[in-house]
Amino acid sequence: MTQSITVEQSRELDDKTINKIGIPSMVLMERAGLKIYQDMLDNKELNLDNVLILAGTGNNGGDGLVVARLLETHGYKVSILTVGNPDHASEDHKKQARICDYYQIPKVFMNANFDKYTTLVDALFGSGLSRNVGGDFATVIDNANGSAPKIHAIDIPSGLNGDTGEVMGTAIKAASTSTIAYPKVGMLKDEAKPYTGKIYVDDIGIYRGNTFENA
Ligand SMILES: NC(=O)C1=CN([C@@H]2O[C@H](COP(=O)(O)OP(=O)(O)OC[C@H]3O[C@@H](n4cnc5c(N)ncnc54)[C@H](O)[C@@H]3O)[C@@H](O)[C@H]2O)[C@@H](O)CC1
Ligand SMILES: [K+]
Repeated sequence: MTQSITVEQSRELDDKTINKIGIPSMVLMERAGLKIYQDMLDNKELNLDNVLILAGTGNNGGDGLVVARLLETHGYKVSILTVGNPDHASEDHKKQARICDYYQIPKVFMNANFDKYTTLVDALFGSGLSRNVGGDFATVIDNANGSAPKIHAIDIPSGLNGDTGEVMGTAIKAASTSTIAYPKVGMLKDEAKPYTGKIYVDDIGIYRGNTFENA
């Protein structure tokens, strides 16, 4: 059976890796982005000719911005739609956004037509999702699900409850998901399958404790 962890365990392992062991969070984000990019290349069902990154303003969005930069520097066409207030973005997200600005990766806005892209990357929410999805986030998720391109999700399909597999208002229906360190328990439930699609599990150097209570 695949080992899975709760969202809280995932956040505890991230915290221990960064704050106790001392691996910088930007290093983990870089490793996450590189693995996710490689998963996307491996998934031959994804057409990477014209990719749109749907980025929230947290670290899940930061992972998405790393993927944007890697696509850009390897010659793929890529654009970014940031949802939420960039002034309130996490520190690592802001650093990644500055790097994307250096590379002049095009930005698009809420009126973007998703049908003109070949793949969407869902980097709206990961382990930070804490309430039902509404507003612009729900609009973007529903537009993404209703559009032609396949969706590759980062860590957890946005809007899916990582512990229960329930939909919190609305949720991304991904063709594939790159989950960080371990799948989250809710993602392995039968009802979550239409949302996660094929799951890639990415080892990025997060602490792998055997007994989580001692982690
Ligand atoms: N620093 C770390 O520990 C690492 C984090 N990683 C990535 O970072 C993710 C977690 O990042 P964050 O903790 O920044 O959280 P998220 O990026 O998942 O969420 C961002 C923020 O959205 C807000 N939010 C929650 N529910 C909402 C809702 N329904 N509507 C609107 N806003 C809502 C919350 O304030 C939350 O902090 C992981 O899933 C993973 O993708 C990876 O880069 C690996 C290392
Ligand atoms: K996501």
